[in-house]
Amino acid sequence: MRWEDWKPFYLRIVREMGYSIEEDRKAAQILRALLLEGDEYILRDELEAIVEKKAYVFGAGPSLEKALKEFDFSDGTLIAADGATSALLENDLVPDIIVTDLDGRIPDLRIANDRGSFMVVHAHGDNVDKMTSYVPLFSRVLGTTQTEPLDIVYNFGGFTDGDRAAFLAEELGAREVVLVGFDFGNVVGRWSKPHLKEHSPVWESKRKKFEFAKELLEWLEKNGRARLVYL
Ligand SMILES: Nc1ncnc2c1ncn2[C@@H]1O[C@H](COP(=O)(O)OP(=O)(O)OP(=O)(O)O)[C@@H](O)[C@H]1O
Ligand SMILES: Nc1nc2c(c(=O)[nH]1)N=C(CO)CN2
Ligand SMILES: [Mg+2]
Repeated sequence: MRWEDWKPFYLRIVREMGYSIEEDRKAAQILRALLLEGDEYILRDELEAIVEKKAYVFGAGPSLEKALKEFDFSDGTLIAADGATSALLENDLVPDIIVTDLDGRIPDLRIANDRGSFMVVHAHGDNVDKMTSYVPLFSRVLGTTQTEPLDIVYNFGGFTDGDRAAFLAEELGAREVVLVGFDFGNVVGRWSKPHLKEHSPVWESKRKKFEFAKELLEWLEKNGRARLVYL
């Protein structure tokens, strides 16, 4: 997704969600500095090399558990949206890539990263403390932002971890993107937040996030080069 296409979505998102563009911009600069300090950052090419023609993107909806037990995912690249990582690990799958704003279960993100997952860490105005604590603990990290891209901090489009993962897959060459556990709706999957013990009724800010995520995925379906399939 080009910046000109993303910008109008982003301006609507900050207005509706009450975010600060300045705080989001500062967060991108902080992530850039953390990446340069740590020397574990990767560039787009390195991730592009592991994205196959088919990519599975795992969201944290309640249907994820059954899908993980029922289907075989060995013919494509596995991309987990944040909390979905925990469900994959429970089912003995290691994501090739994890797309996260660091509010999933950090110990699970670290286990997956130690087992080989590439990390795509998103900077925004509300996760600066988490970035500062956890980015130095990861290896193989690509940085993303929702404001203007910087040299080593990318913006491929998308808002929530799930739809951002689909935009990343498309941008890096996948031509079939299979969305697993993307239920949206009124129930948030239990993997979505570390404090959730059960699938839970959707709360207001999450409902708004789901609405934007759905709209962005519709945009990608119409304008992207990949076929989107909901499993
Ligand atoms: N019913 C659902 N419950 C949870 N996630 C869902 C659901 N349907 C689709 N998803 C997708 O799965 C992704 C899982 O990511 P996760 O909830 O861990 O983080 P997130 O996007 O950072 O959300 P938040 O900012 O609210 O933590 C979501 O971003 C969303 O795109
Ligand atoms: N400022 C800000 N930006 C975000 C946030 C958030 O909570 N605050 N959450 C996101 C993932 O859903 C993506 N972007
Ligand atoms: Mg998250």
